Amino acid sequence: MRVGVNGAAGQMGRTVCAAVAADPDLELVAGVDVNGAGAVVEGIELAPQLQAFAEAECDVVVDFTVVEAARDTIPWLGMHGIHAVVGTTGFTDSDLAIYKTTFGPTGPNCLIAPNFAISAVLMMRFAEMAAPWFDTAEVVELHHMRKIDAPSGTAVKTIERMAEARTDDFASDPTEVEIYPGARGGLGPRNIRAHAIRMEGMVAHQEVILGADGQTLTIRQDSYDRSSFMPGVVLACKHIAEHPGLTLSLDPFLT
Ligand SMILES: NC(=O)C1=CN([C@@H]2O[C@H](COP(=O)(O)OP(=O)(O)OC[C@H]3O[C@@H](n4cnc5c(N)ncnc54)[C@H](OP(=O)(O)O)[C@@H]3O)[C@@H](O)[C@H]2O)C=CC1
Ligand SMILES: O=C(O)C1=N[C@H](C(=O)O)C[C@H](O)C1
Repeated sequence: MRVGVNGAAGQMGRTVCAAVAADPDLELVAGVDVNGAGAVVEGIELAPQLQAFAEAECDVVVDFTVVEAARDTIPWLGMHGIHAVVGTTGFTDSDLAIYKTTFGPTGPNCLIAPNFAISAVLMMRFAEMAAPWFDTAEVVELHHMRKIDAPSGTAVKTIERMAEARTDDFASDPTEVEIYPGARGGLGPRNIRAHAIRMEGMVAHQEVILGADGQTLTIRQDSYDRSSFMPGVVLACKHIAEHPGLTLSLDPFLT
């Protein structure tokens, strides 16, 4: 597979370039970054425009940028017959509805996964399994200081999956009072609250805490290094052609 990377000068983009370059079955052929043009990453001179992906005849482009940029990139890739593997977070339901029509059964294909780490994929599965069995649930996500979106894409996806696994809401107390506004976190579906912590020294971490009478369950996942996401990204690049249309998590790639 001929692979291009969008956001190639970023923290994730550089790590992806190195992982692709190191894999004998993948070939890094293009890198694009809005302000990084001219920089050389893994022997590739970065370009400022998406057109570089078409010129390099990419089979797949990996996108780790910002959601405003990815909103332009994803349809562009679809129109140019290039598979998309997207790690960027922050998409709305209406974005995803549009991509469902862009990426149909005849290809190219698109994967948008909020987290490529196997520990996070399993954490989401376990949280979904546990959700019907407890009375209360909250999600705490902890990230590095440069993270823009809150709560994280992983937290949003986890909460959506937990909410879908239940037939009723988790318990809540309508009489509670916030002394500091926001102290109780953001309110997601089925009364699941999300708490976003931004902390020097951290990379990407999440706890799902569930409670019932006399017991709690804590499911915790930690990415200590961006290398944790690379096996998932490489796997997705190799197998994206086998997953028609739009896929919204790495789960189907792991079976
Ligand atoms: N799915 C997953 O497993 C993971 C997802 N993420 C997500 O990936 C995204 C990127 O994270 P991270 O690498 O830490 O962020 P960075 O800010 O380090 O990297 C983003 C890069 O994209 C560049 N960029 C911005 N706009 C454009 C554009 N229009 N075209 C091309 N490049 C552009 C930025 O340039 P400049 O800085 O000059 O603006 C920057 O170099 C975030 O949404 C994050 O949530 C992160 C880790 C794992
Ligand atoms: O910005 C990050 O760093 C991360 N973003 C993703 C998210 O929003 O969930 C995945 C991981 O948490 C790292």
